[in-house]
Amino acid sequence: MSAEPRVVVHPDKQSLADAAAARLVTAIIDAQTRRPEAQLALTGGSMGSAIIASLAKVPGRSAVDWSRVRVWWGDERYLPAGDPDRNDTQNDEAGLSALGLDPAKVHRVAGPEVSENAEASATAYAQTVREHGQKAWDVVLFGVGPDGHVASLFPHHPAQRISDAIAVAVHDSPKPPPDRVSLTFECFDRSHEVWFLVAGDDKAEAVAAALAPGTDRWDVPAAGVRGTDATLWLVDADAASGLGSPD
Ligand SMILES: O=C(O)[C@H](O)[C@@H](O)[C@H](O)[C@H](O)COP(=O)(O)O
Repeated sequence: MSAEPRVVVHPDKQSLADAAAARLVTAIIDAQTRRPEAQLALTGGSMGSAIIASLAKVPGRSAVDWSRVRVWWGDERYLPAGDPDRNDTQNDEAGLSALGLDPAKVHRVAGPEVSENAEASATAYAQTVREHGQKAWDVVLFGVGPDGHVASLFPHHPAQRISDAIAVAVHDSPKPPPDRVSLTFECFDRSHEVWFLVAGDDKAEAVAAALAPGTDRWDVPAAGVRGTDATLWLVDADAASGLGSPD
């Protein structure tokens, strides 16, 4: 069962990041009343870091037991640890490391200094998910590209079609760098809540396409992921400009 998408429009990118961060604090607190650990999958891109920077300012964040939050990445660039172009490096710089997480519960995708190739890195990450990911993500965060990609699942890219796998190596990514590791649609489908964080008029077409009835995820990957409990499109006014007015 998947939850119908719900759109929440915010005035601008900063209010989107701030409101989404407050919403995330509440979601984590709620998840921790249901399970020992909250399972959170982060995203790269500007919104992925913007929400983390805002998290550090949420007054209620101290109500979260951060030692019981397990953090993953929906995708990662296949680059050495600490590389400035890695999603986790950018998220760290945005404030992730200051939240009080247990480093042993922050699962970073292995880079070339550890795994011989992206395939081996994807296999290792999938194994870690099996060991510690429980059965479902409480919240998966996605940025959305102008082409409608999410994580490192791009339009018409064969990586979309990998099934029976939790993570996949992605090569020839249209968004640099070319080599990445991404969780799969099959893995993302095990999410209680899926949140798309989208700002900017350059995303308006992708947002409208992803929300249009009948859009195939092969063409617009963002159309292909829904949470079992909630599917939220948290957007700013510019990114929503391609949507009709709410009836
Ligand atoms: O590794 C990546 O590049 C990201 O995971 C990617 O999926 C990103 O979230 C989108 O490209 C949106 O990025 P922006 O929010 O910066 O537009």
